[in-house]
Amino acid sequence: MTIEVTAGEPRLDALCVLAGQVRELMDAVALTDVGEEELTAVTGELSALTGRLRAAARTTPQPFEVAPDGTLRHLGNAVTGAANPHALPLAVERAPGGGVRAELVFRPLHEGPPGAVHGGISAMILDHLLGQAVAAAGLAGMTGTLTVRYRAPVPYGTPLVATAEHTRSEGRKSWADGRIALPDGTPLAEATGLFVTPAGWLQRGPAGQ
Ligand SMILES: CCCCCCCCCCCCCCCC(=O)SCCNC(=O)CCNC(=O)[C@H](O)C(C)(C)COP(=O)(O)OP(=O)(O)OC[C@H]1O[C@@H](n2cnc3c(N)ncnc32)[C@H](O)[C@@H]1OP(=O)(O)O
Repeated sequence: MTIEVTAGEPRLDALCVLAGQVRELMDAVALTDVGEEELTAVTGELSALTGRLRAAARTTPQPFEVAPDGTLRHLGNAVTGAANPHALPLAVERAPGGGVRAELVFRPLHEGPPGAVHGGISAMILDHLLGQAVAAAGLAGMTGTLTVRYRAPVPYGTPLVATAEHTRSEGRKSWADGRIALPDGTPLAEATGLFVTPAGWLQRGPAGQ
């Protein structure tokens, strides 16, 4: 597996590859049927590996920062961060007609009700996408409210499309709508959210820059 982050940052590349491997490990744990002895042996090996990583540790994840190429990135983000094993990671891009979009495939690891994705996981994805739609309109903010309508169970193991767009703003408050849908556009979960730009961000930006 290769995940290229930014040319010239080999340690960050290696960290993202490690995070990808841990994602595979998490999937394997969620689905494994090996016997008790093997489970215990693997647990011992993982405990040793965890100790090696903790030999030099920080107290916060990879930061929201300006990358060497001038773009903003957040490799530690729980939804999009390539260096965060918890993240899908979601690759969000500008949608041709405005707003933002991301293609995604949930995994069995994300199961809530039997055979479908946990509603909180869908809400997390929508929260992020709506927030990024607001940010794409130049109005980055923190989620104030998020309302999700679950129209149909969200499947895992199948390609889906998530989209969102900024709808309006009043002062520091901005609203966005979004949805997770089948590739043909059939909506499975729809959301609307209010994002409030903290006063401090107007002076310093969300990365404190
Ligand atoms: C520069 C560009 C770079 C691009 C950059 C890229 C960024 C990349 C995108 C990442 C996208 C991430 C998307 C995930 C985003 C999270 O997951 S954020 C985590 C979840 N949310 C939180 O933790 C928020 C916690 N709450 C807070 O920090 C604060 O309460 C808030 C929301 C910032 C508001 O605090 P505040 O600024 O002190 O608000 P305040 O002055 O009291 O109120 C301002 C207005 O907002 C209203 N309001 C405040 N809170 C609420 C609320 N919860 N509900 C309704 N109304 C509210 C007030 O009523 C008031 O309205 P008006 O009276 O003006 O009409």
